[in-house]
Amino acid sequence: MDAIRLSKSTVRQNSFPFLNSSDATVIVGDRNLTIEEVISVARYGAQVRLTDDLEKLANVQASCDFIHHAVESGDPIYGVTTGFGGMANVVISPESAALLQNNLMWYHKVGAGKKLPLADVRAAMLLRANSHITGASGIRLELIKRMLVFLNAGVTPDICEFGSIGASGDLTPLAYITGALIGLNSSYTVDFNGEEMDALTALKKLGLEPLQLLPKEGLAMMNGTSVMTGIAANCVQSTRILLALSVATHALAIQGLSGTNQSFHPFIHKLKPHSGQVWTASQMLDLLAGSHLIRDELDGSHDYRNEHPIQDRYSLRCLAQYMGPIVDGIEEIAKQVEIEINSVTDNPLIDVENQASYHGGNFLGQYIGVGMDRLRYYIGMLAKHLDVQIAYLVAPEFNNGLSPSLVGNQQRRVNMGLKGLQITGNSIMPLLTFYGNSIADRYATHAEQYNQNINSQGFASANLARTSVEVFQQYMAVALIFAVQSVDLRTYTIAGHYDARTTLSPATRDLYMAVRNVVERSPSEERPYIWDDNEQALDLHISKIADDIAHGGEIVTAVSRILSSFQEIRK
Ligand SMILES: N[C@@H](Cc1cccc(F)c1)C(=O)O
Repeated sequence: MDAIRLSKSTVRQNSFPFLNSSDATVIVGDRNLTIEEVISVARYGAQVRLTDDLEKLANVQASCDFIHHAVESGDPIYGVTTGFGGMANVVISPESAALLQNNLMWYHKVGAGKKLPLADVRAAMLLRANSHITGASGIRLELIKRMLVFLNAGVTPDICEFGSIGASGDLTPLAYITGALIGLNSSYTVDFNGEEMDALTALKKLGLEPLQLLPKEGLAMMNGTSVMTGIAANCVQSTRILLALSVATHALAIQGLSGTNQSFHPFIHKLKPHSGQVWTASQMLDLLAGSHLIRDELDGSHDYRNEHPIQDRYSLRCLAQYMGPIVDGIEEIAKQVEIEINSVTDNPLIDVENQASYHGGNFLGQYIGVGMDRLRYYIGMLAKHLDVQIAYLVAPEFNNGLSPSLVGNQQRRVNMGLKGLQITGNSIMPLLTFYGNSIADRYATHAEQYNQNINSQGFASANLARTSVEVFQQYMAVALIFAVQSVDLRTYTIAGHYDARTTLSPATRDLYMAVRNVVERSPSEERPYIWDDNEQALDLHISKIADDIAHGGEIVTAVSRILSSFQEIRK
C-alpha cells in the first residue's frame, strides 16, 4: 500500500496535518491501545494491522455464528430479531433481519453542521475496530479489516458535528462511517487522501465491492462511543502538550519577574504530597535550575527587599498548589479515556464462551461526557493562571522593575509595548473559563420514545473540548510572547544586555529559542524581542506560534521532557 498522503493544505480546517512521519505499525487486538498509539495513527498516519492471534480471530467469527443461529431459530434478541430502541417490541422475521441493519444507516443519515477533522474520524475508525476485535459484537472480520484498509489508505468518511446525544453512543456519526465502509449509497462521502469523493467511487479505487450488512452488524457498528472517544483521545494529547507549555511558560515568567525558587523546595511539598503538586514543584525546580534571573533561595535564605515583599505573590508562590489538581485531573481523564478506547461499547454483547447474549448499555458515553467537561474546566483554570501572570508582568507596581506593559525602547515615548496584546489575551481567557462549563449535566432530551431518556452529551462535550484546545493554543501563543519579552527585559536589569540565552536556566532556553525561531527574531545583546511597536505585526507572531503548537512543531519539541515526565506520573 502506498504511503498515505494527506498534505497540510488538504486537511480540513482545524485538523492536524498527516505527516506520515510515524514508522511504527499499530496492531489492533494484541493488547490495549494507548492514547499515544491512537495519536500516531490518527494524526501521523502510522499503519495499522490486525492481530495474528488465531483464537481472537476465531472468537470474532464465533460471535457472528451465534447471531446467525439466533436469527435462524427466531430467538428474541434486541436489535437482531426486534426493532430498535423504543420500537424493540416489534418482532423482526429472519427474512427481514439483514434489511433491518441496512435500513438503520438510512434513518440515521441525519447529521448536521460542519465536518469533523480528519484526525478525529481516523481515531474513531481505529477505536471501532479495536472494540470489535474482542469478539463480543457479532460483526464480520471483513468489516473490521475494511476500517483498517481505509485508515492505511488515508480514506476518511465525512461525519457531521451534530447528531449524537452520546446515549446509544454515537449512532449518527458512526452511521456515516458504516455507510461509507459498505458503500451504501453515493450520498456517503469520504476524504480520499485530500480529495473529496463519494463512497462508491472510493471503494472502487480501493478495489473493494459494496457490502450488505448481516444481522446485528449495523447495530454493532453504530451503537458505541468510538467517535467521542476518538475526539477525546486527540483532546487529551493536545491538553497534555498545553499543560507542559503552561509549566514552561510559568518558568519563563518567574525568571522575568525575578521570582524565587524557594516556593518549590521539596521540604514544602513533602508535607503536602499530592502527586500533581509534587510533580509541578519538582518540574519548576528543574526548569529554574541554573537561572541567573531568579532569586536562588533554596538554602532557606530570604532578605528584606526594600519596597518588594519578602515572599512572592500567590501566582508564583502557590503555583504548585494551584497546578496540582489540574495535573492530577488531566491524568485521571487520560486513564478513563484509555479504558474507553479499549472497551466494547455496543449492545447486545455476545458471550461466545457461554453461548449467551446480554442486553446492556456500554454505549452510554458518560465517562467521555464528564471527562471532557472536566478537561475544558482544567483548560480554563490553566488559562486563568497564565492571565494572572501576564497582568503581573505588565504592571510596574508589581513586576520588580520591568517597564510598563513590557515596552522595549522606553526612549521612544509613543511605544505602548504589549498593551494591546494583553487585551487580546483578556478577550480569550474568559472564553476558556466559559467553555469550562459542563454539558453532561444538561438536557435529559427523552430521545427516541423515552428509550434514551438519559444521555451523556459525550459527543458534544468532546467537540467543545476540541474548540477549547484550539482556542487555548491561540492563548498560549499570546502568553509566550509576554514570557519571552519579559526575560529579555529582566536580562537587561541583571546583565546590562538583552540576550537571555546567557541568563536563562538551561531547561528553559530551548523554549525561548523555539519561540524566537518561529517568529524569526534572533536574540541579540542590543535589543529585546520587541523594541519599537512599529517593527512587527504581533498578530502574525501569534498565528505563527499557535500554528507551531497546533502542529507539534519546534515549540512542542522544546517541552518534550516535561511532556514525557508528566506521562510518567501515571505509572
Ligand atoms: N441500541 C439502543 C437503541 C438504538 C436506537 C436506535 C438505533 C440504534 F442503533 C440503537 C438500545 O439498546 O436501546
